[in-house]
Amino acid sequence: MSRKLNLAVAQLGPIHRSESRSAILGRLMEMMREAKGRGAELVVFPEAALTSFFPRWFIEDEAELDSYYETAMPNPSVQPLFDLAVQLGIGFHLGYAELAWENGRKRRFNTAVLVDRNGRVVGKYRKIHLPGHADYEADRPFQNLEKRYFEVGDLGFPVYSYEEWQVGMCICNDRRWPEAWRMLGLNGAELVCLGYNTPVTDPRTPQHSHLTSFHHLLSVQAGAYQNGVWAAAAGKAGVEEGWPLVGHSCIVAPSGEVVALTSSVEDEVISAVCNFERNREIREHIFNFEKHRQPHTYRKIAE
Ligand SMILES: CSCC[C@@H](NC(N)=O)C(=O)O
Repeated sequence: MSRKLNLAVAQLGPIHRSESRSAILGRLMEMMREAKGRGAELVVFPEAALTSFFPRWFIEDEAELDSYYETAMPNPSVQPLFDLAVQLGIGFHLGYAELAWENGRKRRFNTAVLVDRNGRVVGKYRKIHLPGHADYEADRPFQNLEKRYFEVGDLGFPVYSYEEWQVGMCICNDRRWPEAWRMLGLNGAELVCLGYNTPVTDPRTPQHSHLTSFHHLLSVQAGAYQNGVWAAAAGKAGVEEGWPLVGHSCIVAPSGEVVALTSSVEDEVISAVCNFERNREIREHIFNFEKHRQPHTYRKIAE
């Protein structure tokens, strides 16, 4: 039996603070058209794909901060992307900053949605591993205020049916954590979609700058292999507001092999035909969870 999905990843080049929402949407729509032109059935966009990566700035004005968030998905400014998806008959994954009113409380999350070919949101994930810090740190050349601007996601690591595929999501820093991948693997994911904004230099560990791309690929390849899943990783890349973000958006097979990789730090679409029979090569053998896991020895991981 052949179970194949034509999958695309749409890497974004930098988004500058002054870029209009309609210009950003136009870039996403152009890449969606290109993905469809390659025959893709699903296209994966990056984390926080609708704005510049604002956690690099300490923003004190609440109204200004709110302007980076979406209060509904879709909403009028993003609707053209949903309409195009329906017109083309292509699904997509989109990361954005979410502002939600829940029980009378304003809540902020770093969120991604999975949208089907009918333009329906069929899955939602709120980022769990938030990197950085909550307070302004004057000695940093740029801030990483995700712990200030977002709450820890409260949806766990759900897996959703996208047509016949079981799809899970994680976001950026999550990809470095084996626990995130294992939860998605245990929950039945066959494909993990993820977006990222990764500075080439972490001001606290500049000695690792030359390893940024290696650590990114190492994490995605290990996560895919150790859980026998396909992985689609879409980055925002290039020099954004003076600070370089890593590229190397990729599609990784359950064997851990990179089957598609971007070669620029600009808007770029890559694609691959993913055979979901390949998941079984891993999950029925080396990482057969039922047969080989020893959860009684893993208690500390969940403490
Ligand atoms: C270099 S500090 C870590 C930056 C983090 N970025 C995001 N967006 O989660 C990441 O893990 O890529």
